[in-house]
Amino acid sequence: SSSSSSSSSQSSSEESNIISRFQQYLQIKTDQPTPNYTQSTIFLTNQAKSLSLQSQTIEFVSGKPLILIKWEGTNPELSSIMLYSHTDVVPAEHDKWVHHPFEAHLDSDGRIYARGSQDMKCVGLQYLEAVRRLKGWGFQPKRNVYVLFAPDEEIGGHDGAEKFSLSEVFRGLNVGIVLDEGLASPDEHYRAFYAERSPWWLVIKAVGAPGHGSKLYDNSAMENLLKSIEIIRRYRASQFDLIKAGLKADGDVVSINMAFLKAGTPSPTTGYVMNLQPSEAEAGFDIRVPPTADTESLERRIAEEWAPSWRNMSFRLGQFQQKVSVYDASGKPVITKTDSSNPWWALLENAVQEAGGKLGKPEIFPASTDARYFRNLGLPAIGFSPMANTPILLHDHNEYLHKDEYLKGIKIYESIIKAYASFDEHGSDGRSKDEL
Ligand SMILES: CSCC[C@H](NC=O)C(=O)O
Ligand SMILES: [Zn+2]
Ligand SMILES: [Zn+2]
Repeated sequence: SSSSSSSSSQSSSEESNIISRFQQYLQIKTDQPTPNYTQSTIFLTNQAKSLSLQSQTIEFVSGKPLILIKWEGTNPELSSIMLYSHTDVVPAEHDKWVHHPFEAHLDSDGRIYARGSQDMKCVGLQYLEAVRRLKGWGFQPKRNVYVLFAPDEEIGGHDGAEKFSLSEVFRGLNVGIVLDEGLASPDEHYRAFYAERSPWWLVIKAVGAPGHGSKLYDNSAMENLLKSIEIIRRYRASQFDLIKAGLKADGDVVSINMAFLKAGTPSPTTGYVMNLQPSEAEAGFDIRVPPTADTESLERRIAEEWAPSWRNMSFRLGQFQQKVSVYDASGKPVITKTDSSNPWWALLENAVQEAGGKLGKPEIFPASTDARYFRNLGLPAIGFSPMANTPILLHDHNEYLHKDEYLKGIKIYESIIKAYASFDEHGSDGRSKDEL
């Protein structure tokens, strides 16, 4: 591995305690659709106790707990820091993994295999480990620091981050900046995200005259649907080519991938009737739209090229059937500034650098995170998961994180939390806003 060994300031027994706490968290089966939140809540509450920090369990929907841990600042009138992570993970197909996804096996190379090792139990515990070390050194935050663990991100976050972001409790925290998840980076640069794409779910449906399986004729439902699929695939290729040519990043193009195909006349004996051309055919697509995209022209493209009524097609389009999107009330994309108007961005960049990390150019997150609920309130939110030199394996088989990357990430968070919690725009930390 290209990871360096951890510094001598950390004893090897301390290191193995840190890794074993990470493994314990990974071993809790919080996979959707039936996450064991009882166990994760007990675990996290105990972590808070071991840090001598107050924790609070909040349920907007019974059985869907958020755990809010508070590290009190010396100047609590300043806005607070919110260190966010979600406790649930996506399901895993156990038999397709080299190690069981909830065993958190540490292999001889130092890789920790587990569902959630990248997305995003790593980040949640790295926050706590960073707090543990800062506390151990006697560091005192000026700002209140909140570490929040929320349920159900993987299914939309409606009963977790969304309700929390709209709650009185949240308002009372006077949050100034939210950190949420990012992505692993195969090279040495960490990645940071200032916005995210909007999920659109598109279902297109074709109808056409049914007929004998042997007959060649125009306008069957299958033919109509396939024409659309060909056109959609050409568009997909044109977007993908921009990435392949290095002209655009993942989050800057419109992605479109087929999620399902549905057609045919079922038969109890052969599965489907083979000599009948069906009268209906449907396909579903996951589309992700960058905040800067011209959404009207995309909608026109769908209506005129992908599902034109003259080809006997219709479509249904839902922005992931959710109220909160990546647009504000006036339709403008909600993004976090990366210029000098947002001191938190520069603070993060400097802090990563000071801890010996390299940060790539700010990016648009290609999928969705709960950060959108906080951005929607006008708050800055940065997507960041300190995993460099690591293949992107979230939602994949054999998701893993190397233990040295995990340990390095803790140091990165120590640096960030220290900088964030000390930041006082009125300059009492010695820095003026201009310097940032
Ligand atoms: C929009 S709710 C679903 C959120 C999910 N987030 C991570 O994978 C995603 O599909 O992007
Ligand atoms: Zn995630
Ligand atoms: Zn995920």
